[in-house]
Amino acid sequence: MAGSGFESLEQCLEKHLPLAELQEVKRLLYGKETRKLDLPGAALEAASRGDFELQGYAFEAAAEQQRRPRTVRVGLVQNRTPLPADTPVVKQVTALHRRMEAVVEVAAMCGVNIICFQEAWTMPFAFCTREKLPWTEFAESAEDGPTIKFCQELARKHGMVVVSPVLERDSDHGDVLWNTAVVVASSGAVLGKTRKNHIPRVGDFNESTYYMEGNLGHPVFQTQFGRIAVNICYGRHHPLNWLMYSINGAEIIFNPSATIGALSESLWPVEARNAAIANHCFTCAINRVGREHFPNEFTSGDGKKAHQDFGYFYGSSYVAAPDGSRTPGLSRTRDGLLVAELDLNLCRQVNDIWGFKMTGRYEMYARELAEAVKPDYTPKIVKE
Ligand SMILES: NC(=O)NCCC(=O)O
Repeated sequence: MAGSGFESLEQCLEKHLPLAELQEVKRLLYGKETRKLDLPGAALEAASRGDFELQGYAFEAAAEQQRRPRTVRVGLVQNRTPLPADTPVVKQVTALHRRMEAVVEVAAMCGVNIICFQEAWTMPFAFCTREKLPWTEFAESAEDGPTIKFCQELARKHGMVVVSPVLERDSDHGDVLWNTAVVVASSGAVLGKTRKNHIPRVGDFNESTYYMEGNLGHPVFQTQFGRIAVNICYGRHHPLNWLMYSINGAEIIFNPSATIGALSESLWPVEARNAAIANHCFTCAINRVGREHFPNEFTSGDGKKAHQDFGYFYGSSYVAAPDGSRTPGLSRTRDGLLVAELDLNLCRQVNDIWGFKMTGRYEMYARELAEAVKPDYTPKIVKE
């Protein structure tokens, strides 16, 4: 069932399993239990009035003698596009700004320090169409475009770091487009930007028609609340992409995404969670929700009949911790805000237990990879 008829795995388990079995199934599926956060009543009411789900969980770390807990609250936002895709561009962007304003207000009530929106959050995910206008009109400057200015206001108002994934137009370099995430510091200053390194060429994800593979490497941003990085959507299928953010010191890696049930839903719970385990860090997987219809039919050279929508974006945003535990996912059908309290001390604590950074043979891989990418390389296969 790849559509909207199924609310969430968690709801299904809770409905059908007796309590004792439920606890055991949750232990096996999610690892060490995350504590439910006691969120303010006013925030829950505002979320209900605004018709979005609000959930909160805390990951705990052991007490240390020499470091205080390094507690940070992150907010993950998943949403539908509120207006049809054929509404004028500025109206769509404005409606999304208003929607996020309301969600961020609730995040602030819940003490969120760092918030991240979904991939290309100011627009419908129109890359499936391969049409240029009007979709390229959603692109804007990552330094002073209307959305960045909007995020700067949010950051200043709430003292919150805002991670804003947008379609970037880079007017300093020939008006080229990029799939970018801008990190706005809690002061309101633009701390920097990072670009999507891996571009899908699968099914209707015809994104290579619009922008190139990112050229900024794997930057990590030192915020007031911890070191963060952003691995945009399809980058989550590439373990080395996660690894490089971790090597540069990321403690939290956000994965703002746009992906559909028929393609990736069974991979979704595995990939970001595995990255958290393998890299001793927290990962935050965010997916959009719902079905988006486009004015003209399109095909993607895969034998499917011409169609006007992508399929179903299944939401299910979640946070995973370095010890392999994870929060339940947000709903598959509703807009939502997931608040997670992280103690960043857990990253080093798990590193000390499992020691993947210590046992990783990076020098050997670097040497072998450097050989493998040479045009005259022959795979090392031992034959009889
Ligand atoms: N937005 C995007 O890169 N989607 C590709 C499909 C996927 O990675 O699941």
